[in-house]
Formats: sequence, structure tokens, C-alpha cells
Amino acid sequence: MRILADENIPLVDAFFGELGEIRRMAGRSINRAAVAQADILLVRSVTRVDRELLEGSPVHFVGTCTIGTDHLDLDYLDQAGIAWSSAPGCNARGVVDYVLGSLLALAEGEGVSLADRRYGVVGAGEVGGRLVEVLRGLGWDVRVCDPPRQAREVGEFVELQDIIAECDVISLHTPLTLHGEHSTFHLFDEARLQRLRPGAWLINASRGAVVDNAALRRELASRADIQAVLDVWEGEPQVDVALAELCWIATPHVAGYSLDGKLRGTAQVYQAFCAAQGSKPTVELASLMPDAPLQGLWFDKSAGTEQLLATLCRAVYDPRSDDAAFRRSLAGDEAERRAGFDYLRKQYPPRREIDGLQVALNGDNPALERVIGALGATLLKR
Ligand SMILES: NC(=O)C1=CN([C@@H]2O[C@H](COP(=O)(O)OP(=O)(O)OC[C@H]3O[C@@H](n4cnc5c(N)ncnc54)[C@H](O)[C@@H]3O)[C@@H](O)[C@H]2O)C=CC1
Ligand SMILES: O=C(O)C(=O)[C@H](O)COP(=O)(O)O
Repeated sequence: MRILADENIPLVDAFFGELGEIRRMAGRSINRAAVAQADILLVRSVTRVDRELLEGSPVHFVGTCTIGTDHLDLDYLDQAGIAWSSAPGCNARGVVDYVLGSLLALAEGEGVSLADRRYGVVGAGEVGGRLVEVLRGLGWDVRVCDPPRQAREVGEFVELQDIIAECDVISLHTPLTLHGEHSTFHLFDEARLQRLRPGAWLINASRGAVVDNAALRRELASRADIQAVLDVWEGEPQVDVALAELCWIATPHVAGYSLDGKLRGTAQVYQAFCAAQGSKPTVELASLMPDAPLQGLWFDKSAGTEQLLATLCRAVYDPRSDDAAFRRSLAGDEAERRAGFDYLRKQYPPRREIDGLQVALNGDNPALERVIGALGATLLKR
């Protein structure tokens, strides 16, 4: 079997090596000539997979080692009888950690307490659902908007207009969809952006086009009270530099870039491929994960909850370092900026996930234990 893989997918050899010959390419360069020599295509979010790419090729399985599927033409794949898989939830925790780090940075900069804010999560699937759990676990006030779930479940959902009217922090975690009753293209358009509450923070780590970028730029330029955190951009790898400069945190689509998340992504696609082939998986992710435990941290029981929260989150990840590197990359011309966007993602340093932390307290303190529990970290008893 001939396997064509994006060069930024880790562990392709370990999982797919026994199945055939592997060829790696930059995801943005994968083209008709390359897929003409492939049976299996493994991609990330930067490769558009559609009829134009695949028609007439021998590819019979497409795997994307990502959560998002907006770069795949799923109707075409289904109609052409090409099996496909994504990696649902693989890097959801990484995105949650990104949001937590962004909130800490915003709170510090604006001098507000995170516990005093009201949160609105738009899209409560793998990512948004976990974020809601963490934020509520911390005891914070959270509203959830997810019309597709609301239509099929009993639950406490609110309308988008209520999120906008009532929430101080809005975090977006929908897929990018262009059609249908719940389409999300420009879900946050000019009219909705103009209705953000005074002092609101808007976080987008879903897909760039869920927010009208030009309208957000205008809004940020005209209102000093609102703040934005953007990990994703309309037209990546091209970025609206003026918009990026107005953001509190701006990053090159790395929110979900935890090491664990990337490795899980490849493993999930491998398992899906085996299932599609009717074969038994022979490679286990557990045997390939780094076996070093994440660092253990020790706290005195008199520590403050916000101090503990910030220290634990930042011990694993602080998006301000990605923000700084991204801003430096925006200094060049258009071609340099596009190259910089891809370079920062390709060279991304290994980052683990907050729920892998082990935390010791020297005595009982239920408030601190609650923070540790909400983050999913392990509390080590004395
Ligand atoms: N920045 C990054 O690095 C990453 C970005 N993502 C993006 O985040 C998106 C969400 O990921 P998951 O939570 O894993 O997906 P998911 O499919 O598990 O959840 C998405 C949720 O959004 C809801 N939804 C759909 N349309 C909606 C609308 N109009 N309004 C409100 N809710 C709506 C769905 O009902 C679903 O519950 C992905 O599709 C991907 O585009 C995912 C991982 C990493
Ligand atoms: O999983 C997703 O969906 C994402 O957005 C990924 O974090 C994107 O990673 P790349 O495929 O763009 O490397």
C-alpha cells in the first residue's frame, strides 16, 4: 500500500509503517500528481481534500489527524465511496488549556478576577463541553449555547443572543459550517460583535471564519473596552495584521497543539483505518507516549486559589509565549508572514496537558482541592 502523509503528522512510521511505503509532503503541496501515486492519504487541516484533488486517483482512505473536517468535502468522499476518518476530540484538552491560559493573561492584564465574570461557551462538543466542565468545576458562572444539541437533548442551553447580552467572556468552539440551519460562517458578524457587552472578551479557537475578521478589526479599533483572543484566522496562513495587533493574544492556530493531542490524532486515524479495512490494530498508542510523568508540584495549604490556578496552568502552558513568537513573525512582508505562520506550527515545542499534572498539598484545603480537581490534575495525598 502507498501512504501519502502530511510531513507534520507525528508517528506515521510507528502506526502505518508496516502497512506500506510512506511518502511525506508539506500539507499545502499535496496535489493531484502526488495522490495519483497513493492508496491512503493522511492529512492535517491545511490540505483541501475534494473532487478536484482526488478524482481518478487510487486513494481509498482519507484520514485527517484533526478534529475539524471543514477542509474535507465529505459529500464528495461519501459519494465517491472513499472511506474517511477524522480524530474526534484528539486535541480538545489542548484547546481547553489554551483558553485557560488566555483567561489568566486577560485577567492579569485587565486587573479583574476570573471568578467574577460570566462565561458563554458557544458550541459544547468535545472542546466546549470539556471547557464548560472545567469552568463550572472552578465554581464559575457558565452559560452554554449549542442549538444542534438543544434540538435533540434536554439540557440547560441558552440562545446566542442571550450569551452576547449576558456574558463577559465568550469562547467559540463550533465547527466551521457553510450551509444549513446552524451554519457558523460569520456566526459573529458585525451586528453581533456590536452587541458585545462593555468589557467583553471574545475568544476564537475554532475556525477563523466563524468570526467576521474585518468586522472584528473595526470593532476592536473603535472600542477600547472589548478584548479578543484569536488562534484562528480567515484565510490562514494569511493573517489580517491590523487585527492581530489589536488582539490581546494572537497565535498561529496552535491552540490544540499539545503533544498528547497530536499523538492521539494519529492513533485515532490508524484505528479508524484498521476498522475500515476490517483488520485488528497491532500498534498501541500507550507504548509510544512519552513515559516520563508530568512534573509534580507542591503547594502550601495557605496558597490562594487564583495563585494555584495560574501556577498549575502556566506550569504546562502559557499562550503568551506563542503570542510573542507570532507577533515577531508578523514583522515581515506577506510571503514571510505566511512562511512564518507555517514555520511556527511546524517547529512547535512539545507541550503536555494540564490534566497530567500531579499536585501535592501540605494539608487540607477544600478550595484548593477543588481547583486541582476542576483542572483534572491528580491530587497527591500527603
Ligand atoms: N484551534 C485549534 O487548534 C483547534 C480548533 N478546533 C476547532 O474546534 C471545533 C470544535 O471542536 P469539537 O468541540 O471537538 O467539535 P464537536 O463536533 O465535538 O463539537 C462542536 C459543537 O458545536 C455545536 N454547534 C454546531 N453548530 C453550532 C452553532 N451554530 N452554534 C452553536 N453550537 C454549534 C455542535 O452541536 C457541537 O456540539 C472543530 O470543528 C475545529 O474546527 C478543534 C481542535 C483544535
Ligand atoms: O484538530 C483540529 O481541528 C485543529 O484545528 C488542529 O489543531 C489543527 O492542526 P493542523 O492540522 O492545522 O496542524
